[in-house]
Amino acid sequence: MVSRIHLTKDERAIIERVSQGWRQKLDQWTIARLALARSLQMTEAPSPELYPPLSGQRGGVELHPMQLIGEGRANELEDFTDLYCAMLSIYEGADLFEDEELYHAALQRHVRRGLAVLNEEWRDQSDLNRYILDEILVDRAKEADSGETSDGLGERVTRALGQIGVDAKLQSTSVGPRLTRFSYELPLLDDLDRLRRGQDKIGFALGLGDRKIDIAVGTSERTVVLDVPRPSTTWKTVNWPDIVSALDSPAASKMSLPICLGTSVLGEPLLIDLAEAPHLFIGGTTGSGKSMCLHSILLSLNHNKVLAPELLLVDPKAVEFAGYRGLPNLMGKEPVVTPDDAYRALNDLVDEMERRQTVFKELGARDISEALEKGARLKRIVAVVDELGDLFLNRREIEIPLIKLAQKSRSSGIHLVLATQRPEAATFPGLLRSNIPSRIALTVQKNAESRIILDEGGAEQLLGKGDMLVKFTGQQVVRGHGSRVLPSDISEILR
Ligand SMILES: Nc1ncnc2c1ncn2[C@@H]1O[C@H](COP(=O)(O)OP(=O)(O)OP(=O)(O)O)[C@@H](O)[C@H]1O
Repeated sequence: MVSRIHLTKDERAIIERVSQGWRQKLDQWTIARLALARSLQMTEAPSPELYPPLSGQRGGVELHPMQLIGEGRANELEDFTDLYCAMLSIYEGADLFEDEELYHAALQRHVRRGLAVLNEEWRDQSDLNRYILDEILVDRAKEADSGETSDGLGERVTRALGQIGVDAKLQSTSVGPRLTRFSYELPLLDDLDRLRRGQDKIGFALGLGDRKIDIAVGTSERTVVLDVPRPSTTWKTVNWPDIVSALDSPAASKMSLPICLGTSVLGEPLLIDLAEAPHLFIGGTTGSGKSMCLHSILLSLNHNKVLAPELLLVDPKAVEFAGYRGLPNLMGKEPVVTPDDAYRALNDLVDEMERRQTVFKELGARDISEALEKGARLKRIVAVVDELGDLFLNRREIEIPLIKLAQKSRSSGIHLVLATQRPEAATFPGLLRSNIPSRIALTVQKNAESRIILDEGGAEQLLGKGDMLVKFTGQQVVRGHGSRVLPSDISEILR
């Protein structure tokens, strides 16, 4: 007898959420098949620990493999069992043709993992065709070999430069995850003006559409650096496991709260010290990769279990931080989800800040670093607030504890990370702005929104999906690519 694919109540809810988001009505089989395709597209098998065998689930779903992959259909052409069994055998490194039960368990694991990923990736505003194109049909082989995709691009850039009258000599090419950097020597000083004036024409010659080339003056004589965005099919995704080791590097060991946001445009880890920031404001339109950015911050803060700060998580959507329930350093053991609770929790942090100032005075310490050296048993605290705009709409007074914390909590080791998809003057009012000098802008819709976040434009031209501009206190804005965090990366830190 063919066993069923069992899904939990939560997974049923994912199917329902996702099926409602698509314009055309899709049945649960189609969504489960998309989930299966998404999981099979990943390079590693889903772990049996994360997706243990399930039998009938209360409130869950039972899928029959016949409807999922045509298993057992009378018409052979509609039965894909052998194909799936072969693929799963390769994934699992076992001959699943020998054991139907193991085969169905593997099928179940893939559908379940695929649903978890789909849940993360699916936005209610997403377009089905776009989603399938970008996430399911994307050519990973091409993506992995981004070096090859730059072949010919240098020649085309040089030709375009010639067409605007700049006879530049290509000196070097570096391929980053999404952009290729070309360094040129300009024989004539006037070429620099010609190049700047012709910036849009070069983009036009290369067929970049609304993606923009960045031009910067290089560090050696008469050199300029051109960052040319490549088509998304050639991007190399920055996955969290690829960059996590940066948190064990000598540079990170000198930081009190090291955070790896992703990579620079050339693929080097992008590290910042939140303790130096000392607070962060993150803005970006929906789907720009803001949540992924927050997850990279939270995973970074929890990377070293001994040094991990205490965390206050405010999550008005009540889904984004659910995966952190049960973290030992999570204040209140649960993310805070209502505006009233958020207001209370932030006021408690203000009290804690004041209590710490008294402790420092007694110890003769100026700040938390000195107090720790003098033996105080204190931990740094990081409050991460998602959807700040929603909180302000529901409970405007929340601004008061936030401003107090932003103004005074640096020395007491309490740091704020505030995120919003509505970067507006009302969401980032003057007193918060002046006390939160470190900012991250993901893609925004308008130049004015970029200015609210960074005090300068540019974020409206980012490429989406974690492409970011980072302005770290007192430094120049740098561009980076955020890392992609999967639910399994989050569950890993709870182990
Ligand atoms: N760094 C990244 N690398 C690759 N893909 C990414 C990255 N960041 C985001 N994405 C893609 O974009 C989708 C949306 O990302 P995310 O959920 O972080 O957006 P968001 O800005 O938080 O949106 P919302 O405000 O609607 O929650 C992800 O599901 C993923 O497919």
